[in-house]
Amino acid sequence: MSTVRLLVVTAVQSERDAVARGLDPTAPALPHPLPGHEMLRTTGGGGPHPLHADLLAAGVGPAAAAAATGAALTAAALREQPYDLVITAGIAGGFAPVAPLGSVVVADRVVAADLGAESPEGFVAVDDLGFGRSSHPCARHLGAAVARALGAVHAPVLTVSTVTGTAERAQALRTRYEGAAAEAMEGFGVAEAAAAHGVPLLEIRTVSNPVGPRDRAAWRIPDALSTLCDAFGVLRTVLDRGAPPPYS
Ligand SMILES: O=C(O)c1cccc(C(=O)CC[C@H]2O[C@@H](n3cnc4c(=O)[nH]cnc43)[C@H](O)[C@@H]2O)c1
Repeated sequence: MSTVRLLVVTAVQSERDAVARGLDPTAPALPHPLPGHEMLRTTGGGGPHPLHADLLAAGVGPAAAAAATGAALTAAALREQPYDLVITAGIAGGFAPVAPLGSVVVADRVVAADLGAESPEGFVAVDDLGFGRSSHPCARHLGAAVARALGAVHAPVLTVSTVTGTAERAQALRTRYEGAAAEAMEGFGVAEAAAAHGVPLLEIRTVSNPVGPRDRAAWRIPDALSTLCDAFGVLRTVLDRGAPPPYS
């Protein structure tokens, strides 16, 4: 029997608490120390692979997400109990018609959609400028299995530092990243930290609003949080019944 060590990074506490309820509705998630951050741990038996899940509300945006994820991964490495999987999770904007309100998206890759330079010819991604990278792949086999179990869209998820608020920008992103399903604000930051530690990555998002003209009345945040909770219940079953780590 091998323990599965999971790190789930959300932006805010309401997302983290939805994940905790989904992973184990019966056991309370308890504080687990991480300097500078508030992290909870939920441990569960039940299946063939006991689960230790650390749940981190890292703050909004890629920088906060990268800093907190890096801290958690380093602390685990120093304890000689590295994570088997990092999941960036939460609510997101969905690109119509790929990901309508209420849908679940499992990323096949995580793309930094506004990291680069503007030019008269258009946007130039940071890797095309000759620095670093602008996308990370997600764990392919596990991602496909989770998407199948969830009936989710399995497609790229964009990371942005500014929430899209116009039809023009939504269309520009659709054109630049064909097939993109959703945008959120943390995935690429989490992915950079996970890649630095060589830990496989998933991104799971539930759609709370359409990507497009800003319309606060159209957000369905409680529904998206409830869907996020259900999605982590399904994820738990996939991890319990599937092959043990290492994940690919
Ligand atoms: O003020 C607005 O117009 C607005 C519209 C949508 C979302 C926000 C947020 O502040 C939420 C940011 C938070 O939630 C994730 N999220 C949810 N929807 C989106 C989106 O359409 N684009 C980008 N991020 C979104 C994000 O990961 C943050 O954690 C404000």
